[in-house]
Amino acid sequence: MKLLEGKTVVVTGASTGIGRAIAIGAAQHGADVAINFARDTDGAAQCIAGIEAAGQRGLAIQGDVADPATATDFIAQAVQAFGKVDVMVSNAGICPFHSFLDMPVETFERTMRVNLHGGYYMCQAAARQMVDQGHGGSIIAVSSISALVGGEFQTHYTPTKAGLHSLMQSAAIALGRHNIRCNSLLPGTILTEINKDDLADEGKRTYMEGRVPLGRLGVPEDMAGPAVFLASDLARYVTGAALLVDGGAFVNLQ
Ligand SMILES: NC(=O)C1=CN([C@@H]2O[C@H](COP(=O)(O)OP(=O)(O)OC[C@H]3O[C@@H](n4cnc5c(N)ncnc54)[C@H](O)[C@@H]3O)[C@@H](O)[C@H]2O)C=CC1
Ligand SMILES: C[C@H](O)[C@@H]1OC(=O)[C@H](O)[C@@H]1O
Repeated sequence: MKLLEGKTVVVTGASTGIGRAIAIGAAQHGADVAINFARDTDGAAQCIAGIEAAGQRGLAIQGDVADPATATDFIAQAVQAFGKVDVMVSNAGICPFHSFLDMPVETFERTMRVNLHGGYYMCQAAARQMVDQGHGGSIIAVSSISALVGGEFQTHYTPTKAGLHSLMQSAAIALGRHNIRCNSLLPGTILTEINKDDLADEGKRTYMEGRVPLGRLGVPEDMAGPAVFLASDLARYVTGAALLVDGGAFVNLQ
């Protein structure tokens, strides 16, 4: 059964990783998909090829999510191509691992601007479009298990992920009257570019794997089903919620 037939889905940061898997997963469920990407034109083209292989229309728009103008441009171009926006997946993010006491101001501020400010602008631009359309919608912020727990080298990053979930909670209230649902997706440790260097340390990778009751780290495709669910009418009464998709890592104290 296809869950997103006739819908237009927009995904940020979709040239790689989780964003790309969600974009292609949405297309496999019948959606046309517009993607935002930062610089990786080859990756964006591969994502569009995946969308088209699923028999759907794809559109790639380049832009830095930290710039508010990127959000309005992205939504305008998606509407021009597909006529409407039904689902926003705000996924773009960075995690430049760094210790706390000597965190460079630029690293802290860039992480805030990309992850939290960028998510805010994108979700707001999509919400404005959905309100104008008048038939509801679904907004999904890719937050993280890191919204719930800390990381020694992620003091600049984890607050952005907690902030995104908080944004979804407040936006769920602000937009409920428009039947626009707002939820966050909380991935655990998923093997992507963002943590390639960190997990190149064999000891760290083995430790992280050992924390997961399901016995393996995640792959980007593990995020597609949960995102499609939140995007779809199956989740029509789900708003302000957080969906943790971590193989059970969070509950594994001992
Ligand atoms: N991989 C993991 O273990 C986890 C990842 N996440 C989140 O998932 C999201 C996707 O990350 P991954 O797929 O893992 O890594 P990734 O590095 O493959 O994907 C991040 C994407 O965001 C894009 N991006 C970065 N800065 C951007 C900007 N200024 N404007 C537009 N696009 C930009 C990148 O080009 C890339 O395509 C991120 O928000 C990340 O924080 C959350 C929990 C766990
Ligand atoms: C980049 C990290 O490996 C990844 O990001 C998250 O949000 C997860 O909690 C992991 O720490």
